[in-house]
Amino acid sequence: MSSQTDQDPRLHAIKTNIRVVPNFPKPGIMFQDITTLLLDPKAFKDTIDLFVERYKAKNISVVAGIEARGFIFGPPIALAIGAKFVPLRKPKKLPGKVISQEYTLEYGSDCLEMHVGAVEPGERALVVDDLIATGGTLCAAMDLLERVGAEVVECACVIELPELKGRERLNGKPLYVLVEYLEI
Ligand SMILES: O=P(O)(O)OC[C@H]1O[C@H](OP(=O)(O)OP(=O)(O)O)[C@H](O)[C@@H]1O
Ligand SMILES: Nc1ncnc2[nH]cnc12
Repeated sequence: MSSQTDQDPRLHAIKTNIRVVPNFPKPGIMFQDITTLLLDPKAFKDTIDLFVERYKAKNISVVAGIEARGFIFGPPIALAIGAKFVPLRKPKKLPGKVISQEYTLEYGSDCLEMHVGAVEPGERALVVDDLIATGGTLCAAMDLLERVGAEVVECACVIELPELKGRERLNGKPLYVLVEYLEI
């Protein structure tokens, strides 16, 4: 099962605390704003707890969080499961030697970078972000991790926009999401 909607009583409050902002940052985009979820400490904690419950016994050594909103959810998950946290950043933000991966977005194109040496070959990685839309960002993140020899165990997001079919771009890699948003 890849989504828990309708199964856990904590999910209703998580979903209702995510604000949908029409036409941001461009006309036609229904922007899923997780900053309102962060304003509710119980719903925010429940979000983290749901991921921790799923990953605590999966022998994950690295949580890779995607800039910017993966930096909100990734670190508390990493601390709770005893894994290190590795930031995957937008270009020219990391000071050390990096590897880079370009990708396309629902509203543009971008690039992710990771410090060389942050992840070792053979490590078991979890990729964390707030949302999957077209799946390009998660693909780029997985490519970075696999290029350095890590095994991506799963990708985890708070929100999925299923109509954009991002899941189909993940080449069969498991994706776990808490809530779906169907009207795009
Ligand atoms: O599945 P995709 O189509 O690749 O889109 C998903 C990505 O888009 C958003 O980030 P955004 O690129 O807006 O960057 P930001 O978090 O830095 O604002 C979101 O936080 C994901 O990272
Ligand atoms: N609709 C959306 N809301 C929030 N972040 C996004 N990233 C890509 N599409 C998005």
